[in-house]
Amino acid sequence: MAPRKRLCLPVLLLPLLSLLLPQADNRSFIVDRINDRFLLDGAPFRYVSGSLHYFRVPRVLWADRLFKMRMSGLNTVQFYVPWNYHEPEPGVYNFNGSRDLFAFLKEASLANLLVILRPGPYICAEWEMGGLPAWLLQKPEINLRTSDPDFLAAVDSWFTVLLPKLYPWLYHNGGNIISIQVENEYGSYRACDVNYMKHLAGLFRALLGDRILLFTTDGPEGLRCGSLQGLYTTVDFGPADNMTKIFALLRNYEPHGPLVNSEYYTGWLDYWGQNHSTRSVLAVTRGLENMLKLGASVNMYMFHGGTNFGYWNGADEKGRFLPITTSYDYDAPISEAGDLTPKLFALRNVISEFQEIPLGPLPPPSPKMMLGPLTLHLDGDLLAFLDFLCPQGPIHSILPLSFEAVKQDHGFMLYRTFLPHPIPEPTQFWVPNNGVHDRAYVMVDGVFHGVLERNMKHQLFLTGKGGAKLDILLENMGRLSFGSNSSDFKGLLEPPVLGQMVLTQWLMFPLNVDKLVKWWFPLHLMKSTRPQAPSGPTFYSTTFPIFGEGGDTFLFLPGWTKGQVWINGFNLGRYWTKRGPQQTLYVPRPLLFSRGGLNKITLLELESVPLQPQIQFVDRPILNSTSHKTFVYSLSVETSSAPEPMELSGH
Ligand SMILES: CCCC/N=C1\SC[C@@H]2[C@H](O)[C@H](O)[C@@H](O)CN12
Repeated sequence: MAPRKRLCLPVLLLPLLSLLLPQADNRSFIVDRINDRFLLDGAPFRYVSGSLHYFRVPRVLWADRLFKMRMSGLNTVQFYVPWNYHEPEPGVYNFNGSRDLFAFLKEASLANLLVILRPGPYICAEWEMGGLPAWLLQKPEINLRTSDPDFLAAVDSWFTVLLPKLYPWLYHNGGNIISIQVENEYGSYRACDVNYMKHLAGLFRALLGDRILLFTTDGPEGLRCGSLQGLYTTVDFGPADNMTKIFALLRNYEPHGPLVNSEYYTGWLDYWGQNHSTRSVLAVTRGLENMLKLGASVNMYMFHGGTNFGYWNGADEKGRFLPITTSYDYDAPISEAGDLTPKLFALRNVISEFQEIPLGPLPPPSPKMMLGPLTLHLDGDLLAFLDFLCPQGPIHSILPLSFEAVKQDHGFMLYRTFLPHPIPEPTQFWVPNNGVHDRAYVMVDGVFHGVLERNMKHQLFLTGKGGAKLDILLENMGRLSFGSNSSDFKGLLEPPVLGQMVLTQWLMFPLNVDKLVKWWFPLHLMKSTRPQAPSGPTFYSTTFPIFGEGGDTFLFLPGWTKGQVWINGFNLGRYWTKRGPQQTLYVPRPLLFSRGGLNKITLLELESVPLQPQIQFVDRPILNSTSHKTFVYSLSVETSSAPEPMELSGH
């Protein structure tokens, strides 16, 4: 038998040492229903929290944003976990790079922020399909956000992966997560399926244990269906709402325990084609002060909004389909570019009346860069790159297939058929049942004939020779994230009609535009000899050096119409200059090569380009300009301060 090891002294001291350190078993975050408050490690605690979505901020900027939140006086950060961001295909998981949720939890901990986590499965958030993965719709009859067995099977599979990974991060286990939300404003959803909510609550308890505080959040009108016995009920409302009335309503569900507003709106979201939303500093600060006076715990939604990069924006349905803009600035206390706003300083002053805030200087705005104008060269029309965009070739079907049917989640798909006979006279072309989801760019033998748009533009008049190629580039503008009573399928959902003829025999080309653009290989060397399309879906690009350190900047596309932008292969998001109100796209400095490094910008313009295909980088955002105004900056390059924009009519 091996000789017994003599225990050296330090090991004998461990029990004593363990009394000195905050141990998992001494850590607790609970509801004190006697004194209507939270207790953190047994001491009264009120959270003053802010929402920041890691999925809307490049990872390299997380620490900066979280530090600014802490210095603003917040003690907690609240964020969602978008299921579709982490499970791109069934059973395939991605927690890497800017999707490394656990690195974000670590950054929050380093910033001395506690965490309120909202993993859904549905999160709304103006995010594509409210965070639900589009591949769920490959079962077209699936009944989302209900106890539909197909939906629950996918939810169980996802949460069985995610929730155990969160277990060590729970506050009482030594982590920083103090509470976890179940679903999201379920009371606002048509289903009101209590078995679904009970299933989720049971799953969360089974995988997270019985100590973590689980809660629900609903607007005042949603509390009945959104709340559930055993889950702490919270509410959301903004500065214009009647706090007294809403908190009184909340007391019907939580007679005791702290009052909680889980989403106090500091601003609001923007839709393409609608006016930019703002909320006044006075109203927002007054509302916060009134809640803090009541002893309520509050989360400000958003404290930093960030950006809907790529194709990640969601959409609402308010009479018509309304896609969310690329900017999620939200008129939040920390701007999209990470700068502190007057609203932040005002809120910080309010918070300082109720609890200690960190002392020390607040960071100045980040350096901003102006550059340009830069002239882009024509790489070629999109059709010229079809073989590269869809190397696997088309899918053939008598009737057009949806994006979901061909497993294309985002972006673009080309639908092709051939004119069955000559169309010498302009002939009506349309898609029944508003079946364009969401925008269709129509070409005949490569010549652009115009656009059809969901709810907005229902017909074109076409001519063409018999056998001519009829190409329809279909753009998915982001799936409904709120207000949808049915699944938001994308693509040509009905066969188009030309005159009296229903068009059949379709070729579907799912397009991987991002893969093509990411090739550093100059696109213009790949274009075919085909005649260049004077308008319609067309690639433009250029390269440009940045001398010196560079800075954050805002891409301004005066005269361009609508499209997608990539910088150094990163999908910056959608632009829609013609519709507004967003006229610039935020370009974080870390995306750019400075000190003489060569950068590449690529545009896929979907409709028409200005006479001079130029773009500029300006030093401030333009988020509130509708299409009838065009701001023209003097053509200065990297000046220290931008001249006042001249407002020109026209365009
Ligand atoms: C009247 C509002 C109903 C929709 N709820 C909204 S719009 C902005 C915010 C975010 O979407 C958030 O994700 C929702 O929980 C609440 N909310």
